[in-house]
Amino acid sequence: MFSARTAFSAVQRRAFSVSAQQNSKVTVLGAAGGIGQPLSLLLKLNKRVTDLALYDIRGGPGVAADISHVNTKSTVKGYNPTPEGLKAALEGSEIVLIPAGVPRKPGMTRDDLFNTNASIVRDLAKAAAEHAPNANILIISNPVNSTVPITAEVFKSKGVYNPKRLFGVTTLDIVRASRFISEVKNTDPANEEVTVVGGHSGVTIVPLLSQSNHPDISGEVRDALVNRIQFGGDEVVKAKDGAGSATLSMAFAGARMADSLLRASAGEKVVECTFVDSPLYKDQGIEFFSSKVVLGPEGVKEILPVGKVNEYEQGLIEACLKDLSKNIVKGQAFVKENP
Ligand SMILES: NC(=O)C1=CN([C@@H]2O[C@H](COP(=O)(O)OP(=O)(O)OC[C@H]3O[C@@H](n4cnc5c(N)ncnc54)[C@H](O)[C@@H]3O)[C@@H](O)[C@H]2O)C=CC1
Ligand SMILES: O=C([O-])CC(=O)C(=O)O
Repeated sequence: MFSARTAFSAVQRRAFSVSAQQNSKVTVLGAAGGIGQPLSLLLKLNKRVTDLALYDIRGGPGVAADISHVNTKSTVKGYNPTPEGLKAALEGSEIVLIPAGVPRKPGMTRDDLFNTNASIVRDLAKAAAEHAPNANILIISNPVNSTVPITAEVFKSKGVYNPKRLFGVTTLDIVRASRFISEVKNTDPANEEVTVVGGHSGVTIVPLLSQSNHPDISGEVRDALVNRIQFGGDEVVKAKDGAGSATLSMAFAGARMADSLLRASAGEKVVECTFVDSPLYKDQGIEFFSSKVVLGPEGVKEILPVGKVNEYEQGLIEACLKDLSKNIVKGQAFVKENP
């Protein structure tokens, strides 16, 4: 029987080395940044990607020239930071990854990035809605809890919103949870899967350890592990000491999410946790939520329920929903006030 666990370990086994015949243009907006560069490199190694389009407000053509020398079959093109360049980067794209925007410095929350990143994402979403309305749009720029609703509002305003094709990339939370639980249990992370639901910041990140291979984790060990998964991003921000946030692990996570969508588009059944327009908590006014999602050629094929949780996790979900609701409404209001 198919399970998320099978899908996750399959992703790790295949590690972007599939020999499928698939023609897919993939675009990275923000390609010259800390995430954009290693993400673009990993996409160059993915045999399902045939055309890689790299766009940034500075440095896109340089990064593209560099990566284009890697001897894999795909073509790589860098685009100038002009409306024409952005249009050409987007046209015909199957997947658009957006890591454009500023990262955190120590002492900042992801929400502190809103003032700068909201308009960057809004403007790139406008271009994507015009030139790649049918692409899968993968939002990496923070705060994801708000930038995804921003993108949805922009697509709605252009009359091209398809909720099945918009994804907030929360894969790094899944990657971290698998790694951190393996450190606690001294196991191989390739065999560890932890479902992480909710959103992508602090208490909105809700790991469901009761659904992992180690439902017995409890007490202080559980509290410390949950806290580390929720605040893993802060660990990196602190260690980088003013030079930004996670870039390399994020590139790995973003490349995995793109690969999952490409495999799904070729007919494989793949499950990833991702932040999508979701019915799960709509009755409480929460329009977007990350949970396990079955991916397909149409993008979102099926949103799986959160499943059985214990009392402790129910408390985490309640705390998550409170913050998440504010973050979502803030993003939606931004587009209404600043179209
Ligand atoms: N979803 C997630 O799990 C994660 C999200 N992030 C977020 O990703 C974003 C990027 O982080 P980094 O790559 O470290 O930052 P960075 O500053 O190194 O790179 C950002 C890039 O975006 C470009 N850019 C800015 N405005 C643009 C525009 N209008 N069009 C095209 N490109 C534009 C910049 O020129 C720069 O090259 C941040 O908002 C960060 O918080 C970071 C880690 C994990
Ligand atoms: O912590 C940050 O600001 C970047 C991020 O989203 C993460 O690493 O999860």
